[in-house]
Amino acid sequence: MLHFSQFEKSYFNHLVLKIDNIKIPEGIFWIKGSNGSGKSTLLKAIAGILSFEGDISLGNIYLKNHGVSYRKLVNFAEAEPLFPEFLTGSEMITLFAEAKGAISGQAETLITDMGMKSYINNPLGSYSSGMLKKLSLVLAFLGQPKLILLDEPLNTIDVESLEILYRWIDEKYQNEKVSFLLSSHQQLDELKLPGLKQINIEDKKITLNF
Ligand SMILES: Nc1ncnc2c1ncn2[C@@H]1O[C@H](COP(=O)(O)OP(=O)(O)OP(=O)(O)O)[C@@H](O)[C@H]1O
Repeated sequence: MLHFSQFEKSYFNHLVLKIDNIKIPEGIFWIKGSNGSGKSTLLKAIAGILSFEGDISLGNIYLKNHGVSYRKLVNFAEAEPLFPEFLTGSEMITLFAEAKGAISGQAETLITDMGMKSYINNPLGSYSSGMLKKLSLVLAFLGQPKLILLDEPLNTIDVESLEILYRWIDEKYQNEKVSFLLSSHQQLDELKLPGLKQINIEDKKITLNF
């Protein structure tokens, strides 16, 4: 599904990650690594929002050569999302839904599932950190991605929302074969995510633990 070739990421000549040639199959993956090991760097590179050496492809669509098509297939929710404070939640969702080619009604279902209807028309400056996190999760599920990247998705969301998130991930994978890379410091519930596999980041390398 996802192929790294001669991938290297450095910040100011300081190497953070080096992945010579690794293929990650379809599935749901938990990316584990200590603080500063490079989990967010990896997800941002795969999302196409960070420069790096080498290339990443999804099937035969290469990030560097087919940037627009690639980014349509990969959705990303940041660990600590930042949004323009003057926009409302629904304005942000409309923007993303258009960019990602979401079908009509998709956003409404996600908003209802996450219990966001009562505040979705309020400006984002008034949202709590959990409300912003839920918005970023809704945005990551819009459109028809093949791969969804969720950086620390469990942070700040309440137990009810977490149950919904587990259901969304499981259904997307079972019904549409959408793959997931999830970074988390907290234990993910393997009963709610059947088939969950691990990828470890250590010593600037990734190891597939399956
Ligand atoms: N913009 C940046 N400029 C310079 N160095 C950076 C930058 N972003 C990350 N780094 C460095 O890259 C390394 C990996 O950082 P990254 O945020 O990817 O780690 P992480 O595994 O997500 O950490 P955490 O678990 O603490 O969130 C760290 O050594 C960090 O200091």
